[in-house]
Amino acid sequence: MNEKRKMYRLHFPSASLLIPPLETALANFSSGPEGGVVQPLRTVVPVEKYNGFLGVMPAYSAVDDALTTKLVTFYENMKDTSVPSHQATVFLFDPRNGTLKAVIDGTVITAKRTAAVSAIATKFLKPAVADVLCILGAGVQAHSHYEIFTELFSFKEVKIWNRSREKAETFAQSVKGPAQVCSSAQEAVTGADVIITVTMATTPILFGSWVKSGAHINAVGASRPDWRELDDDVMRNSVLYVDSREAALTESGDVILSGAEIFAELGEVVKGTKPALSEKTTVFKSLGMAIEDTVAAKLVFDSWSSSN
Ligand SMILES: NC(=O)C1=CN([C@@H]2O[C@H](COP(=O)(O)OP(=O)(O)OC[C@H]3O[C@@H](n4cnc5c(N)ncnc54)[C@H](O)[C@@H]3O)[C@@H](O)[C@H]2O)C=CC1
Ligand SMILES: O=C([O-])C1=[NH+]CCC1
Repeated sequence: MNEKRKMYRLHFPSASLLIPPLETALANFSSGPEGGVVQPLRTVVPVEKYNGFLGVMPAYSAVDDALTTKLVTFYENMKDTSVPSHQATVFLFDPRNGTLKAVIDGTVITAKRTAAVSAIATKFLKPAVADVLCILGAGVQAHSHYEIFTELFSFKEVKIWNRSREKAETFAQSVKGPAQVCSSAQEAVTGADVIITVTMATTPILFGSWVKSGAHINAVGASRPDWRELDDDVMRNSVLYVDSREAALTESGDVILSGAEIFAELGEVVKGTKPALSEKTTVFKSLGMAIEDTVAAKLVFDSWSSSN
């Protein structure tokens, strides 16, 4: 095991540890200035020549007294598959004087905190009976979502589809639990109670006509204003929850291009100021928030410092 993996196994053994601090952070974020979260919209620099993007994601949490910025790059259609499509680093500062305290690998943090936030949305929004989980995509986020979803919920069946079947089969062989590889996205989605879309698709891969009434969808990919994972049908005929209204209306092609109306931020549901309409078909559109990286980096740093 390499040093990085060892360090994460020790100080970040399970993404579910993140659930309580992330719920607090989501609620604080959705409380406006009194929540003590300062998080400007992320800056994204396109690197057109190489189909890449650099995201800059700063945040301060007064409750945690934690100040971070994450730098994340994400690249489409990479030819070199030895390099991950998403790479990130989190810088943790001492908020009292601005001193840099730690530079933390942000790739594992991004994978685990994103999956933990989807798990929070699912806890509130999944139908009362949720036996079948469907994952569209078989990359890094598919793995982190599989891990936490099978730890926290009791699905009887997990169906997986990927654009290349080979990758879906490698995924199914590598996870510690059942995963049924499907030949088409439609086959994977049919009958699913909870659906996770974690692809690099830029046009829809999930269509409303396939979705079981009352299902819950975590839409995690398509973080550019002209990228889609979900079609207009599913966007317009579901109750739409987002992590950040401001980000969704600026960055999410699924939200902007469908014209779907946002019902609530997830933090408002956590706080109890907006209802979780779990009997309806629901979509949680996740774009990823800097404050999620802040609480995850703090958790890793505090664990590491207390053991040194
Ligand atoms: N909401 C959030 O907080 C975050 C969202 N993401 C997004 O989640 C998605 C997955 O990220 P990773 O798992 O790290 O990426 P990855 O590169 O590890 O996996 C992407 C998967 O999508 C598939 N894929 C690629 N192009 C496709 C296409 N055109 N149509 C269908 N499938 C395609 C690949 O075969 C692969 O299985 C990305 O869109 C990423 O930007 C990533 C980090 C945080
Ligand atoms: O939150 C995040 O780190 C990202 N969201 C989309 C790409 C990376």
